[in-house]
Amino acid sequence: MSILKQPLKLALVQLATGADKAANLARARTKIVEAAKAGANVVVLPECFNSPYGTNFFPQYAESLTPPTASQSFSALSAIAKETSTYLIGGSIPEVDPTTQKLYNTSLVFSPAGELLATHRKIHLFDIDIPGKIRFKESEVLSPGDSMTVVDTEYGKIGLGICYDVRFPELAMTAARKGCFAMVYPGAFNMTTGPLHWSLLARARAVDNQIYIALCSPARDMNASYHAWGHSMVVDPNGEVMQELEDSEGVILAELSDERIQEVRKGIPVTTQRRFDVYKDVAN
Ligand SMILES: NC(=O)CCC(=O)C(=O)O
Repeated sequence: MSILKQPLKLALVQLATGADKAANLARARTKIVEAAKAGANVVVLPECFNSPYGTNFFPQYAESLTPPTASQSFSALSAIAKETSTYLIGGSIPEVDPTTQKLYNTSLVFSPAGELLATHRKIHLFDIDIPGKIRFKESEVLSPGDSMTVVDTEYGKIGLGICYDVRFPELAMTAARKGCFAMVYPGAFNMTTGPLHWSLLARARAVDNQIYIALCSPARDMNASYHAWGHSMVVDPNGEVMQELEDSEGVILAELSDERIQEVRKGIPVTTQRRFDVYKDVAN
């Protein structure tokens, strides 16, 4: 059964971000225009593209998505999507709920007409502690989202996660079972877990579900407090890396097609061989 209605060009923008929010937004626009000129239909930005990545920065950079104090980044992304006639998966931004004052790590998705299609609040917060390597506790300031996000487009359905969400196979599996042709994760792994797990997780989610997987990181900035791994990549439904960047700013494009999904699913038909009668807990 076809799940990708027509071929599409997916672009990932591995953005060099800094402390100046207006400059980050302007730089994002330049790169999205570049991607659109290269033929991109869907463009992805990195996690926390409008602010430095760090719990001390989130409260200061957080924006409300609720009128009348609608966010600067919301307006900018909507305008860029419209200007470039692209679906724009706007990485993520620190969001504040003005009613509860709770903070979230939130992705906004816009249509080519500039309309908001979806918001995804990071579900699994990045709380890790590897002695001598890295300690990071998003939960010190952020609250988790509590719903999964599937975006309906003219091409088909795209599932959305943010960074650490990629470690939870249930999310991608559920999205694939809802008919998504791809999972897209704006993300910012680091110099410890990046080399270990970034590519492995992307390829695993692809092979598990025989869908496309895209991970989009900020460029690495060794002057920042958090050193992003970079290596934005698109992986095909067979787990093969189609495009990958190194650590510097750049844009990659990959052509996605239903033919490739069907070819992989026909060759190794795990999508029809599942034994939910045996693992009933998962089926439920
Ligand atoms: N921003 C994040 O969620 C980072 C996740 C990460 O680095 C990991 O290893 O997982």
